Amino acid sequence: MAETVKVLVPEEDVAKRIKELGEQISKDYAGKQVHLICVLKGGVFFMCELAKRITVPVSMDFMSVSSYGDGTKSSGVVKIAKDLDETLEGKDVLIVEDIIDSGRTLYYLMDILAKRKPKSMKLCTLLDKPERRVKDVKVDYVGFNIPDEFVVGYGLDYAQRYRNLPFIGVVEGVE
Ligand SMILES: O=P(O)(O)OC[C@H]1O[C@H](OP(=O)(O)OP(=O)(O)O)[C@H](O)[C@@H]1O
Ligand code: HPA
Ligand SMILES: [Mg+2]
Repeated sequence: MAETVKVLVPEEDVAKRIKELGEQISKDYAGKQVHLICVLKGGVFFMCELAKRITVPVSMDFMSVSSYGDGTKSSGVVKIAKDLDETLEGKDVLIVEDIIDSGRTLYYLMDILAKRKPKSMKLCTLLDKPERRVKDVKVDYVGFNIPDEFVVGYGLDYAQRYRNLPFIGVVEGVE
């Protein structure tokens, strides 16, 4: 069977939900500056769209953590491939992720970042797959809860492809 992508969350629904999240975050951080941390590579599309919908002052930094390699299963080994440029001390940090799946990546990452003494630290994810959780992670903002399927698009890849799809999809026809 040829590899195809079935739409799970259409582009319009993603855009609408990101706008709502931006409004909620703007209310919750009223009078503050929010320091967005993008978890590369997957978080980059969501972070750009979310940042445009936040009306309080925003600063941004980027880091890259990898545990999936090119497959569909987490190796359980989380590596920092690129660290943040700036310190977190005294900042109101909001980590922006594409997906929380097993929870391993964020469990590990939040533990490291908490040691850098942010004033506050919250987590915002576009997608959450609660059924797959292995490590307990507190998620403050969720775009969509999704079923246990391997998804692509809006930053999410399968073997590094499909990140650029403007919707969330499920790849069919792969083993
Ligand atoms: O909850 P988990 O099971 O840990 O999975 C979630 C993480 O896995 C993916 O990243 P990946 O390591 O594939 O790197 P990428 O963002 O560069 O694709 C995704 O972007 C999350 O960061
Ligand atoms: O469902 C997924 N798709 C792509 N990358 C991922 N990383 C964790 N879960 C997923
Ligand atoms: Mg990935």
